[in-house]
Amino acid sequence: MAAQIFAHKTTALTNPPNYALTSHRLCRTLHTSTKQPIVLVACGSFNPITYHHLRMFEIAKDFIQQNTNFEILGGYLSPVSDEYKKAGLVSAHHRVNMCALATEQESSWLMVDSWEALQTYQRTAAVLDHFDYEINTVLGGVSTRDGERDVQIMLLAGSDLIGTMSEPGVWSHDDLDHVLGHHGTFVIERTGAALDQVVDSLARWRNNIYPIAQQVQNDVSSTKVRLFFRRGLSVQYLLPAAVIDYIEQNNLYPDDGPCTEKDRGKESESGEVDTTSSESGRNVQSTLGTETTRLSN
Ligand SMILES: Nc1ncnc2c1ncn2[C@@H]1O[C@H](COP(=O)(O)OP(=O)(O)OP(=O)(O)O)[C@@H](O)[C@H]1O
Ligand SMILES: O=C(O)c1ccc[n+]([C@@H]2O[C@H](COP(=O)([O-])O)[C@@H](O)[C@H]2O)c1
Repeated sequence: MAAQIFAHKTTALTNPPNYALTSHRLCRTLHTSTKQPIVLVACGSFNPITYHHLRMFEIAKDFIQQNTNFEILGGYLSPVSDEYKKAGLVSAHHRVNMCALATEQESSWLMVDSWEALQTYQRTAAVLDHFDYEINTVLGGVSTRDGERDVQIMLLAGSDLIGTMSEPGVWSHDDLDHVLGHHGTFVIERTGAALDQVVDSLARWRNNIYPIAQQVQNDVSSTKVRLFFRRGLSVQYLLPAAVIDYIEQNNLYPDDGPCTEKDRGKESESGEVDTTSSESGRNVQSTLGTETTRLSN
């Protein structure tokens, strides 16, 4: 099937060939008619997906149920396109497969969407509009006892990602206005990116930004997981077993063998891991040798 192009909201959206939204776990009926229906979308590399990526949705779900008038109809992971060209990014096809294994085996309500992954780079504003189009225009929104209603598409992100919204030159002002003003976001606290600071600098959209403090601090990152694979260290319990098997079968993050001082310099240059000191850093004793490697986010 040829790529489809259709105009919508902020941008013209293009579907990859044979694309269809995964919706088998999307709730199509609103249980409480007084609540505002929402779908959560997490954008990122997922290189690879970790348990904490899944846990972000559970943290948000608890917060939403206890503090808001929203009703969650579904949650999606949207891996970024290969064109994002971040250091060490394995192919989108593999990152989508890993997210699918993780969501299918570990969750009863999360799904992965390949629209963003399997085409040219798409800004987050366009990704959220794509979900809006698929869920509200193609599927017709959600059924309520008073008829169909539109679903609000909301971004779920860590405070490091939302922090980049205040950095000059990273996001366009129009996109920020669209993502934060129109869609809205839940922000999960991440070690090293203080929630207060992140939200204060986006004060004009404060009403649509929901900061969520972590009750259990967890600073796992995909970078650390990749480094562990490359050093031949155990990654058990940091990510689902099925994802670990998939990575090993496809040799996605090859073991470099014992690491020398020279190699550690190269890792730092490639952006794969920051080996400099930081407040959030931790000393990890390598089981491959006697060296102590300092890891940070
Ligand atoms: N430990 C964590 N705490 C809070 N948010 C997190 C955490 N890990 C990932 N996230 C969030 O998950 C989303 C997707 O993250 P991403 O795939 O970039 O993972 P990452 O661990 O930051 O990756 P990398 O280490 O490759 O930069 C982002 O919004 C990010 O902020
Ligand atoms: O839309 C934008 O302008 C924009 C600017 C910066 C980052 N993003 C998105 O934020 C995500 C960052 O992922 P990562 O792995 O680099 O933390 C990824 O999905 C990017 O497409 C999006």
